Amino acid sequence: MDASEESLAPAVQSILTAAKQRAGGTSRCSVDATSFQSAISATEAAGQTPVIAEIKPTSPTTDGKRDDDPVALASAMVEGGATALSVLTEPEHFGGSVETLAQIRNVVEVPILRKDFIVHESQLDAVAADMILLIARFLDRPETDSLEELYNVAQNRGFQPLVEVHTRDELERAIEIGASIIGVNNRDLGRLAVTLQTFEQLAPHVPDDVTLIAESGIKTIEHVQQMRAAGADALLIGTAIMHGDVQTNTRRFTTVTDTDIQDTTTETHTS
Ligand SMILES: O=C(O)c1ccccc1NCC(=O)[C@H](O)[C@H](O)COP(=O)(O)O
Repeated sequence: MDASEESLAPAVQSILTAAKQRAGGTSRCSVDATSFQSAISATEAAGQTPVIAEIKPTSPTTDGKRDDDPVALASAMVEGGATALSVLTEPEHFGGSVETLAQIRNVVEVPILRKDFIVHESQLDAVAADMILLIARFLDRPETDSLEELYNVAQNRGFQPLVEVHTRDELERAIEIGASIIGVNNRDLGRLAVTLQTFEQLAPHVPDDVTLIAESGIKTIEHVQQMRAAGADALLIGTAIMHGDVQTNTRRFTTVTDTDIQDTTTETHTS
């Protein structure tokens, strides 16, 4: 463990340690990606709210595990109007797999984000995905690649990298390397606490030409309205969609309108 990892929650330390050791694929992977920005434009043109619905069988902050067929869940989310899907491929802490992502990508047409803790270029070879997550906090550390190099390599291979940030410093790093898709994670990976204020505080510092995503802690229609009012081009929603009927849950969020913001109060919770 390096000194900076001491500030991480034990579950996150364990995720990062596993990520550093995880092998990549056996042959070089490059992709012909479905455009995320075009998918957002199509959703907006249809008068709907762009939602990245997440297939998240379990997580360190979730009780139990959802075992139903992830391909069926993915299709139901698309039926519910999802603009894109986020598929957890981390096996040990989130119950995901790269095989599942490949199966889902074969049957749906929306862009697929590979949600994982990618810290080495070789891990890009594990599976083709339209988008990959690069978490600023986990890169430029001992035993991990540089954010800038990994971003450039991923782009050159055809992936659309989503650079995830949680602090102003991480945001500045993402802007410096020219990231065109940035996600602000409302979940602090140090304490695992969630507050939607994180997005509200960072969004004004994001250039207009960046596609901006609000991630984590979005559970209600009011939260969607709050994040849209603060500048989110799209919302990444996992837990609130995975609990119950995923098609109905997705539909509830994709049909939110930006008007009538009823509750802009912020809340802090761990979940
Ligand atoms: O969700 C967790 O418990 C978690 C724990 C440790 C590291 C990352 C974690 N989540 C990753 C995510 O970014 C979320 O899955 C995603 O943003 C969706 O969040 P939510 O809608 O709150 O499930």
